[in-house]
Amino acid sequence: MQGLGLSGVRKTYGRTEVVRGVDLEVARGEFIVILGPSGCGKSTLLRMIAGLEDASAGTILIDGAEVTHLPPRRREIAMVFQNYALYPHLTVAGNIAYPLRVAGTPKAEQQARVAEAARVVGLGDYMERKPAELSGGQRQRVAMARAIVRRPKVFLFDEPLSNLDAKLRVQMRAEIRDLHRRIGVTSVFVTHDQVEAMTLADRIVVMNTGLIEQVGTPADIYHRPASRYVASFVGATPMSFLSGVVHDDGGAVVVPGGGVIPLPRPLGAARAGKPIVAGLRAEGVAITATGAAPHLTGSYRFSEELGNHAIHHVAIAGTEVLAQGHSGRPPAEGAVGLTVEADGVHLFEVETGKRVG
Ligand SMILES: Nc1ncnc2c1ncn2[C@@H]1O[C@H](COP(=O)(O)OP(=O)(O)OP(=O)(O)O)[C@@H](O)[C@H]1O
Repeated sequence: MQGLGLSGVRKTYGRTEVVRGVDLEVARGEFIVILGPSGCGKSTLLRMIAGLEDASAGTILIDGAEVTHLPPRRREIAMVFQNYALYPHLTVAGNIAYPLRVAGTPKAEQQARVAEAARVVGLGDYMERKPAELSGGQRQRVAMARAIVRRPKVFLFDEPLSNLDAKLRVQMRAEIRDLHRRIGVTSVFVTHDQVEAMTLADRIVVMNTGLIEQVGTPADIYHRPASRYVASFVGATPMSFLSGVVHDDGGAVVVPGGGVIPLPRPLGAARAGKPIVAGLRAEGVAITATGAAPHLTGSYRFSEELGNHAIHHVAIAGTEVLAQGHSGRPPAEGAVGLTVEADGVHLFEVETGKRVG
């Protein structure tokens, strides 16, 4: 059952098209994260779903009903913003009740629904406090309770965690995920933070300059990125890209300096001798063990210590390649060999950046 449907949605400001034709089907109860860098149009898309911006073209459906031209209050959506937008003079209870008061919901029903929403987010003991007397995380929960109280068909989140410190962000991420599991409302969450996307989403929508670049589960996006753009956007450690040429037998990529990157499956004969880009994730690259023959050779630059492992930076023909290794055991200075796991190699077209194979 469809919870949200976008078809051919576009937004033009003057002569600039910032959303350039977006099609997306979201199942009822699904948690979708729209991921992309600043300026890619993700907030504009969210605001069009909310009805805060008019779509220049296309249609928007919520639970199967067209809402493209309805005002926000008739779309049965609730939005949680980055700055929470709480009323400072109202108590927690007053803030949560606000949308019901505006809608003219009877007093008794208001009280019951506010109590229920506050209970769901764990704010029952704070009902008489003002926003200034709450922590950042508690304010975020008030904003979520105020969204829940309306029993919306769709939740929209616009980078709601970006003002919180790192530890609280992790906690609120878990709370949002848990809340979604319990109330199961279709949710669209916008962020530029790939960790947020990977940990929250049922499916991630990666946006690039107003268009969807890929839609997939976090595992799809990580293990089968549709393009170099997507590959460079996800993963805590950036993917390394090496330009090379497909070996005559199609089974490897030869890179400048003579290194050879093994491939999981041979490429067709038509690719032999043609340029290609190989993408390597650090966990699939290791410093070559003493006595073994390396796939690549470069010069060691430095290591980043991450506690449970280290990331070694190695320069190969002017490109930086990252290799994962043991903590506290940096390689010796100078020339260093790298061993590449064929299964972890991604290939991309030079011109378009699209995935090969
Ligand atoms: N009212 C407006 N008038 C003109 N251009 C706008 C307007 N609102 C947004 N834009 C432009 O549209 C593009 C997309 O903006 P949008 O806010 O959707 O990006 P975003 O991906 O959400 O980025 P951020 O994470 O920085 O908010 C940007 O280039 C922005 O400058």
